[in-house]
Amino acid sequence: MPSPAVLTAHDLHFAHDGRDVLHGVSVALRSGTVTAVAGPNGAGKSTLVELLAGVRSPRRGVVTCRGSLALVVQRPAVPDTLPVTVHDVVAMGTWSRRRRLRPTAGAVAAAIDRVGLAGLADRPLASLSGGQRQRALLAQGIVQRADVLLLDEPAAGLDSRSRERTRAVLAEEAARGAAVACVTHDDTSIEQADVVVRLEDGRVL
Ligand SMILES: Nc1ncnc2c1ncn2[C@@H]1O[C@H](COP(=O)(O)OP(=O)(O)OP(=O)(O)O)[C@@H](O)[C@H]1O
Repeated sequence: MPSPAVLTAHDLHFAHDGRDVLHGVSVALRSGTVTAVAGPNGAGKSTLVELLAGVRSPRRGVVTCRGSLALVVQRPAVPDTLPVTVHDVVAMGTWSRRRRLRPTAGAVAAAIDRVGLAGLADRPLASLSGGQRQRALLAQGIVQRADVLLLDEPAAGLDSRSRERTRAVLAEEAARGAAVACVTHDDTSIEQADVVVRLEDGRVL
């Protein structure tokens, strides 16, 4: 028996600047599974994840989420001039549909350790490499232990060891019961996913 869907999206339509980019997309994300959202550039993957997260609203269709949700974006929403450390960013948590408790210092340290950034916790985010920042954002997403974890290309620009670590972290998140969905161009992530949603021209294949 498949686990029940924690997040369902039904018949989503969305237009950027009056141009339709999603045409009737439906998906269901289940607890304990990793879903890879794959497809060519411009297929609508990031837009779909933003609709699932509630960052954007569909022109038509509905998203239902029966739990807490964390979204891991590709770029930090904080400007480089803001003097925030890796620890601050992770402690801040990420976009969330629901109010949540501030993570404990121990949980923040554990999340930073899991993404392989132990030792860099007190470094300003702006001083990190692109790949290290990506991993800081992953730590920001996992620290919340949300029921649904959405990620937009968390392995973009990472070296092979870091990509492998990211895949392992997402598998661990699913193993603790999260419904994980991840936009990816990484063949191994697609092969290892429990479910693959393939988008092309705004439609699920
Ligand atoms: N802010 C925006 N304003 C206008 N059009 C946009 C905007 N963001 C995306 N689009 C358009 O919407 C379509 C889907 O874009 P989206 O970023 O969702 O694709 P994607 O599958 O995530 O692509 P990639 O693999 O390159 O990240 C594309 O045609 C893109 O040009």
